[in-house]
Parts: sequence; structure tokens; C-alpha cells
Amino acid sequence: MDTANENTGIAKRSGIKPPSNFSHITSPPRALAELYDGSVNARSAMPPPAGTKHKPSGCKLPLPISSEPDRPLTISVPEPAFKRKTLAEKAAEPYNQKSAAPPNPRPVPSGVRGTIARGLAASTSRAIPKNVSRHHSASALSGSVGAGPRIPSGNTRPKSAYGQYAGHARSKSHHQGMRPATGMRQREEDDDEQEAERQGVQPFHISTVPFESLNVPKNAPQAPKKRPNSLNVPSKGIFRLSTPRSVSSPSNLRSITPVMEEPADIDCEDVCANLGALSLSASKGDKRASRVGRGKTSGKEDNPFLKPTTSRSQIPQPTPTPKKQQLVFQTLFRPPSTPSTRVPYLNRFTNDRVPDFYNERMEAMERDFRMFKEQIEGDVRQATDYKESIQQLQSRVTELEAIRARLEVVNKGLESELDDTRSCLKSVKMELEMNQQKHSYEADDLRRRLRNEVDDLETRHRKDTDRLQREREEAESKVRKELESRIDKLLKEHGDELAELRKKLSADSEAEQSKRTQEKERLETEYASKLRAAALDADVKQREAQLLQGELTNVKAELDRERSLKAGLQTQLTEATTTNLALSATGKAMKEKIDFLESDSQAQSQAFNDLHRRMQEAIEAAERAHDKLRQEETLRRKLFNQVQELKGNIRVMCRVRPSHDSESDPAQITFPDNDTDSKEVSVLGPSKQSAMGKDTTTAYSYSFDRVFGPSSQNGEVFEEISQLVQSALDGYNVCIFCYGQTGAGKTHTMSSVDGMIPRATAQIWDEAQRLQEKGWRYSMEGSFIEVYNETYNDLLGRSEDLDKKKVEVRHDTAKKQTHLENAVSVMLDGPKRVEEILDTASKNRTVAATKANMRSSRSHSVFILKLVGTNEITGERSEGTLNLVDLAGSERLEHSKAEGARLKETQNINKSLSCLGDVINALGSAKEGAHVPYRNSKLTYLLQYSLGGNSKTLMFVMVSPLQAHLQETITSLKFATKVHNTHIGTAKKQTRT
Ligand SMILES: Nc1ncnc2c1ncn2[C@@H]1O[C@H](COP(=O)(O)OP(=O)(O)OP(=O)(O)O)[C@@H](O)[C@H]1O
Repeated sequence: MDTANENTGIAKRSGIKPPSNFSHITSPPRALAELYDGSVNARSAMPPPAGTKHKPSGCKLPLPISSEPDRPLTISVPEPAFKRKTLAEKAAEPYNQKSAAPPNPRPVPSGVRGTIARGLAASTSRAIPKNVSRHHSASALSGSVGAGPRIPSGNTRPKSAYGQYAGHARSKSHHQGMRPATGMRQREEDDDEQEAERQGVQPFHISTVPFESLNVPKNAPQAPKKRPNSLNVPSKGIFRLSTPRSVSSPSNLRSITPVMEEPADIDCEDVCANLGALSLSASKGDKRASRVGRGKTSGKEDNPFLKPTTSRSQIPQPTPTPKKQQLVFQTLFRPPSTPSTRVPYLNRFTNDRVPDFYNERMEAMERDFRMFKEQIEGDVRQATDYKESIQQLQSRVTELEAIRARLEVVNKGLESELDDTRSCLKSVKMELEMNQQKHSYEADDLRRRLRNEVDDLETRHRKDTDRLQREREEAESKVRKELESRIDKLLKEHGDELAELRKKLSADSEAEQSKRTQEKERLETEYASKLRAAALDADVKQREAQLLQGELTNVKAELDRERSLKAGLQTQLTEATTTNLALSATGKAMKEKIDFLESDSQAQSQAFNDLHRRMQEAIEAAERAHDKLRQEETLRRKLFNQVQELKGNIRVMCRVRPSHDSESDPAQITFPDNDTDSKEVSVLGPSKQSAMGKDTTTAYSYSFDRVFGPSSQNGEVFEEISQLVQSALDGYNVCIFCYGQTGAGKTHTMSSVDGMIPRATAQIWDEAQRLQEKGWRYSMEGSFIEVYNETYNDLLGRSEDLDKKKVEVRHDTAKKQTHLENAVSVMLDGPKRVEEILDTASKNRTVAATKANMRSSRSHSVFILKLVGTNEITGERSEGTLNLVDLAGSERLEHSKAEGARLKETQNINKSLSCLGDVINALGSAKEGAHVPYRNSKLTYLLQYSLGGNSKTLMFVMVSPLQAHLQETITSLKFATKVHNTHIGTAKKQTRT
């Protein structure tokens, strides 16, 4: 293996490549190896630094190494794992093997030769005889360097440039050396050297390393100034380095510095002088170099420790700078000793041959001293390392504390941020809740508005339909009457006129005829008399003619006169004939007039026929309108149901009864929207004492589908529920029940004379009658059941059968109908029958009340009206049930302070009311087909098909106006609110076609 490889090994250890201007020192001279035995070699056993960080391997503490460039690198030097040989031991090796040493070419005096040989052998391991195996030398070196790079065991001697340079530097140092040595010492050294050469022992290599060429960073820690002084090393000069390992990098150099602190009390000059084997001389550098070169050529090529230096011309010359301070190390072959003890001894030893035991004794002492020194050096190094480590740790702690402070600040900031975020989240949550509440209010408002609108629409539609029908009917009858009266009038007028005309005509014609006949008769009589007179006259005349022929003339004259008279008479006759003709014409005209009059009557009858036809058309239109009305009735029912669905299949209304004259201390119950919607009721709660001792009262507001104040009447209440009653007629199961504490007005609302039951049955009766014209025929069957202490009683049965006759409730699950066994059902064939039913029920309850005090308050009563309708025209059939329930008082057990039978009653009431609440709750929350606990109480079991999906439910929550009942009032209103918030599925009409 060559030197280059060895150098590579070193570079790996340090982790730092040699600087470029130091690259020519690629191989450390063997002589330098010794210097590193105690310091550098041990350090070289450290693992190489990772990157720029330098971690001291010898220190057990995990010290963080600062990577800051201005911080000094901390290097700790561990205790070498191996036991380093002392110089004496090393020296003993060649000494003991002296026989194996090459023969000295020159004769040397035995005393001097032995002294020099021993001295050299004791001083250095370089004094290895030629015939010592390379392996042996390598072992010795490895023993000295510990875990450091192994000395190559190649057969050829490494020819590193550094070695050459070392040789050259050494020779140069001879020129520049300013060593203050005495002449005697100089002489002694020269002599010793010469003697050593003669003995065949390689003198020590001199390595000269310019300080600048080491490329030490300026900020690298420098050795204390006192150290060179204590070493007594001049600032200029060349010193010998005994170590084969060169200072190959600045890091190495820095590591050396602390190590060199310890031997500060070593006097180099004294040591050198005492050894006498070597000396420094500025003037003898070249000569020594040549001597060393000669030494090399004198058969020592195979010994790496005896590597000869080359001539100056062969090695690169570093630029000499007068100002450059050269760092010089002198190898200490021996442990230092005080001049007082060592110098006389050595002087004496040099001059006189001393016995071997002295030498041995001396060697032992040296060995001990060396060990002691190494130990101290190690301890000091360790202490230094620890100090540095502590400093680093402290700085690290400071850093960490600063980081911790920073983190605490950050943490505080984060905590405050977290608080902010939490408060923000809280406000967002509150906002969300407010929005939800607002939305629910808005949704309720919208729903309410929609319901109102639908109600309005429906009312308007109904009113419009009624009005139209009325108007149509009125118009029809009016037109008919008008037409009939007009026709009658016309006919009468015509008849009268005709009769009058006929009468007049006949009278006129008769008068005219009689007149004419009389005239004719008069004229005929007159003409006949005249004719007779004329004939008499003619006879007379003829006689007279005869007689008077003469007279004829006379007569002729007379005749003429007569003729003229005749003409006159004829004229008169013509005139009479003309008059007769005129009369005939008048009669004819009269006759024509009569005819005309007769023809006018036909036109009138034609007009009458037209009118009749129009009347028929109007009647047909009315028929069509009736058909349309029937269709609209069906549509109305459908729309009505949709309206009911929109209103919700469970509706809750509240009624506050008025306070009686005997009652005082009313509760503060207000109706905020009484003027508008009448859907809210506000109750001022009981006063409570706050923590501050103040009396505070809370106002509780509840909203329902409708709220009736104390002034409301049963008629007003019924108007709101009449639509549900109508639904029962249309084929729905309807359940209306009154809930509230005793005395809150349940019975008054439900069963009083003008209560819901009589009103409902009356409306049903009226409506059934009205629907008859639309083809509907209804059968109505009523029952009245009491649920007392979880048993059914028939309130329409005989009073003596109460609590004895067992009434059974059977359900037809297929038809979803309820049948009552052993219960009387009364056919409602008129409104009066309802009164009878109510009377019977009331009587029975009164009888029962004698058995159990206040029984009416302690039992539920259910009026069941079954309505079955059929339409012959459309073929439809509807089956609906109207259940009107007056519940028992809802006061709480602890409040009623009941005992004994009352306690049982109260428990049963509470149970059934609680079950009713459960059923409503289950209907509101459960999915279709899910279990609803109807069977948990007799009441809910009885109303199974009237509560739930197939029914429409309305609950009246009755409220007492008294302050004493305030707590019960609030409880009732809460329960009602819960029911109001329940949505029951869509109701289904029970109709068949
Ligand atoms: N709206 C009202 N107008 C006038 N008087 C009323 C009204 N409501 C109730 N009353 C009267 O209050 C009294 C108690 O009413 P009612 O008997 O109806 O109460 P209730 O709740 O049915 O009690 P119970 O549970 O004992 O049957 C009766 O005298 C009744 O006439």
C-alpha cells in the first residue's frame, strides 16, 4: 500500500480534505507519527464529522455542535483504547534487537555507540534495525496510533510528497533556525547525530510546516500565547516533528492546540540538549537533509519509519515569507524532567558509561512519568472537553429557553386566538339558533297565512257559489213569473178587446141592419105607397086621362111631373142604395176589423209559444246548472279536505272561560293578537324570588290554531269546528276533545245546550238534508260512552246498568272501524233526537255522580256519531265517525292531594291522559306502520281509529282564568303546545264507489 492510500485514510478520519495549497503534503512523514500518538491519533479514532457539524466522539455527552462558522470547533479526545507504548518500550525494541540491526559501516566506540544506540532506541521507534520485519514496525505504529489509520504494509516505501517536503523543510529549517542553543550542545548534537548515523540509526525527521500553509482559519482558536513561551519555542525557526502524521488540515491543527497546553512546562531545549541526539541548527539543515538522504540510501528503504528525506530540489518549496510564523513542533522523546535532575544525570550519562540497572531504572521512571503525563494530559483534555461541552450545553439551554419563551408567547397568542374562535363559534351558534327560531316563526306565520288564505278562498268560493245559485234561481223564477204574467195579461187584454170588438161589431151591424132595414122598409113602404098612390093616381089619371085625356095633356104634364118625381124618387132610391152600399161596406170593414182582431190574437199566441220555448230552455239550463253544482260539490269536498290537511290533521285551540261573579283574583291572561289572528295567549307566570331577593314574573306565550277569549260564545267556537264536522259527513273520522283542569269549561263547551255536540249534530242533520237534493242519503247513529276508572259505561243505556253492564270495544282492523258491544246506539232521525240523547246521557251521569262524587269531572265521556252516506246518483258511499270527547280534569296528583278512591280515579285519569299524550307523540314521531300505544289505556283504545293517520283531530285546551289555577293552566298549555307541534299523517276518506 502506498502513502497516498494512507493519506486517504487520514482524510476520511478527519472528514476534511486538505486545503489546496496543502495538497502537496499528501503523505505525512513517518517522523510526525509520534506527535500524534498521544493526541491526534486518539482523536483520529473519532468518527468523521458529519457535514459541517463536528461531534466529539470521545465525549459521552450528546453535545450538539454548533454549525456556526465563527464558533470554535470542539474536539474532545477520548482516552485511547490501546495502551500506548512508552518511549522507553519503543526504544527497547530496537535496543533489544540490536543484534538484528544492520551492521554499522563505521567503527564506533562501543561506549558511545551503545549510548547513542540506546538513547536513540529509547527515544524513538524510528531506530528500527533494518532487519526488523515490516510487519513488526507496522504493529508498533498501530499500537501507538490506536484506532487510527493503519500504516500501510506494502513492501515499497511510500514516497509521499509530504515526506519529501518534510525533508526539505527540515533542511530549510537549518538555514532559518534561530535556536538559542549553546555551542556545547550544538556540538554534542552534531556528534550524536553523526554517531547515530554511524550506528545506522535514522535520526529524527524534521518536518517544517509553515503556519500559513496550514490554512488555519483566522477565527480558529489559537493556542494560548504563553504556550510557545512555556515551551520556549521561538517565534521563528524550524522544529523537529517526531510524529509521522502531518498536520494535514486546519481541524487537525486546532485539535493539537489544546493538547499542547499541557506540556507547557516542558523545556524543549533542555530535553533536546539532554538527549543530545538531535539538535536544531539553522545552519545545518541542508547537511542534515543530505545526511538523512544518505541514511535513506544506506539500505533502509524497506523501513517506513526510516524514510529518507529528499533533496530540496525534489520537493515543492513553500513561499518563504519573513513575516510568516512557522509552527514548529519538537518531538519529545523523553519525558521532561527538571533540569536539575536530568541534566546532571544525562551529562554524566553522556560522559560516563553507567551500569544497565541505571538505565533500566531510568526507563522505568520515564515510563511512569510518561504514563502519569499522559493521564494528566487526558484528564486535562477531558476537562477541557467537558468545559466546552458545558458551555455548549449552557448556550444550548439558553437557546432552548429563548425558544421556550418564544413558544410560550406563541402559545399565549394561540390560546387567545382559541378563545376568540370559541367566542366566535358561540356567537355563530347563537345566531344560528336565532335564525332557526326565526325561520320556524316565519314558517308558522306562512302556514297560518296560508290557512287563512285558504279559509278565505273557501269561504269566498262557497259564498260565490251560493250567491250564483240564488241569483240564478231568482232570475229563473223572475223571468218565468214575468213571462207568465205578461202572457196572461196579453191574453186577457186580447180577449177583452176581442169581445169588445165583437160586441161592438155585432151591435153596430145590428143597428145598421135594423136601421137599413127600417129605412128599406120605410123606403119600400114609401115606394109602395107611392107606387100605389101613383097607380091610383095613374088610374085616376087614366080615368082622368080618359076623362081627362084632355086631361091627358094635363096628365101628361102631370106625368112628366110624375116622371120627374120618379126620377127624383129614383135618385133617392139610388141614394138609399148607395147608403145601403156604404153601410154594407162599413159592415164589411167592421167584419174585416173583427177578422184583423182575430188574426192579432194568433200572433200573441205565437209570442206565448216563443216564451214557453224560452222557458223550457231556461229550465234545461237550470238542470245543467244543477248537474254542475253536483260536480262542484264533489270538488268542494275534495278541496275542503285539502284545506283541512293544510290546516293540519291535529289542530289545537285554546279557550279561556270567563270568571264567575263569585270568583276573584284572576290570573293575568292576555290575548296579544285578539284584534287580528287570535292565535296567541300570554300568561303571566307565578312570581319567583331572584337571587337578589327581587320578585320576578315571567310571561309565557303560547300560540295555537285559534284562541278564544272569555267573551267568546259557543256559536263562535262552533264556527271554527264546523268544517271538521263537515269532514265527518264527507267520510272522515273526526275526533274533537276538550282537555283541561276541572272547572275550566270542558262540559260547557262540549255538552251544554248550545255546546259542540248539539251544534254538530244539528249541522250534520241540516247538511244531510241539503245533500239530499244532490243525491246523498245519510244514516246517523249515535252512542255515548263513559270511560271511568279504565272501564267503559254506556251513558245511553239504563242508569241501573251503569258500572254493571260490560261494554266491549271491538275493532275491525280491515275496515278500520270500531264496534261497541252492549252499548245502545240511537238512530238520529231528526235534530230532536240529539237532545234526547244528551238528556239521557246527562241523567245517567247525574245518577252515577251520586255513586262517585264529581264523577263527571273524574271520567271521560265520548259521544260517537257514525255517519254513513250513499249517493244514488253518483254511486258514492262515505263512512265517517264524529267523536266528541269531554276529558276528565287534568289536575296533577300532588296538586289534587287525592286519597283513596279519588287517588285511584286521579291515577287512572293521569294514566289515560298520559297515554293520550303518548299516542299523539307516537303519531307525530313514528313512521307509517310503526307501533302506536293505543292499547295502553281504554280511552286511546276506544279512539284508535279516530286518532292517527285516518282521522282529523282537534283539541280544545280549556283554561281557567283564576290565579289559583295558574300552575295547572301553564301545565295544560304546555301539553297543548306539545300536541300542537305534532304532525299527524294525512287523513284518508272512507268512501266507496
Ligand atoms: N265559556 C263559558 N262561559 C260561561 N260560563 C262558563 C264557560 N265555561 C265554563 N263556564 C261555567 O263554568 C263552570 C264550570 O264549567 P264546566 O263544568 O264546563 O267545567 P269542566 O271543565 O267541564 O269541569 P269538569 O271537569 O268538572 O266537568 C260551569 O258553571 C260553566 O257554566
